[in-house]
Amino acid sequence: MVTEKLGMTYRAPVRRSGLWAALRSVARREYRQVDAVTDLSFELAAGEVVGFLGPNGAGKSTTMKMLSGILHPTAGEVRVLGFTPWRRQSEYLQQMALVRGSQPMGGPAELTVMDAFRYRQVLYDVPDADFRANLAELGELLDLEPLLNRQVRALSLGERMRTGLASALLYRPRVLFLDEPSIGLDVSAAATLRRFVAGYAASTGATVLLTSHYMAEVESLCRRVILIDGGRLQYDGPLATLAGRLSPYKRVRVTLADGAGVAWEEFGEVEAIDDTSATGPVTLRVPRDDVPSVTSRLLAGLAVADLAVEDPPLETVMDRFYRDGAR
Ligand SMILES: Nc1ncnc2c1ncn2[C@@H]1O[C@H](COP(=O)(O)OP(=O)(O)OP(=O)(O)O)[C@@H](O)[C@H]1O
Repeated sequence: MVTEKLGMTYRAPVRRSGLWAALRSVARREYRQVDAVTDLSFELAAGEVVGFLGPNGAGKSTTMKMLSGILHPTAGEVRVLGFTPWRRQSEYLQQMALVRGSQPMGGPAELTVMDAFRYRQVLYDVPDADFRANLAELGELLDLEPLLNRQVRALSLGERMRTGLASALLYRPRVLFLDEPSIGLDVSAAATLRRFVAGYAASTGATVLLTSHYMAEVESLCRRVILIDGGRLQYDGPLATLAGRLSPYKRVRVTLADGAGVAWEEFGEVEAIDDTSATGPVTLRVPRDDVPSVTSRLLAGLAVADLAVEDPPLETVMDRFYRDGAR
């Protein structure tokens, strides 16, 4: 999967409030341009499971739609499995799936789950033997048996997500776009989904691009992440080094052999302190560039029993990044 300088500019009608303005806008339409995605280039190898991160409005869904062929890019190139997605060739559509947590199960809601699966089978031209084998496997993994004869409209959100995933995977796509798959799911349903996605990718060698606001989900599934903000690429690399790249601070955790009344503020901002023990541990927030000098002052001036330098937790770093942007 390759994108090269991919871009999407929406042309959105401007609607002003008030009756007169509304009438005037019918006669003379005004538009504004929204640059949702700009110059986005990345490559995914077959079999990779990659997290696609960014704050609200960063352009994640727009990119997913371009990759899955729902939207025609306004700039750049995109190729998935050798296909140009927006041409929507059936050979491509039969090998990829887009699963959106907000719209987990497509198709007519009056159908039973089994009929909806059958409908999908016909749509995607899945041979009967494959359909049965895939359904048996998915059914076991996602506990579908009790749901098969229920009407789609009568399913709970978690049930709709499970059946939606199954329906998207019945034809064993080689590329899977998961857009916020666990939104609204309870903790145990979200864990099932995670286990399932990891298992599916491992057993089929499928390529997975996953957007999620749940860092635990990304951490459990993805070794690599792509981060965008304002439609532009901010980071593409190992998840393990993301926190280090984004945060200008490190955490220095100190435990003393003995000591009391240390003026910790002289070393850094105190993030956590154990009030019950004079020897700590104490966690300091120290600007990245100051870490060498601060640690040598700590070691020279205090009876240090243990000292650890680490990046702040990803959750905290992402929260700050999403609030403050790429500054
Ligand atoms: N159909 C549209 N017409 C005009 N602007 C749009 C349209 N769809 C999205 N946008 C705008 O494009 C930008 C990117 O939106 P997109 O939905 O891709 O972001 P996102 O990263 O998926 O956000 P979220 O995490 O909130 O789902 C936003 O500014 C959004 O308002």
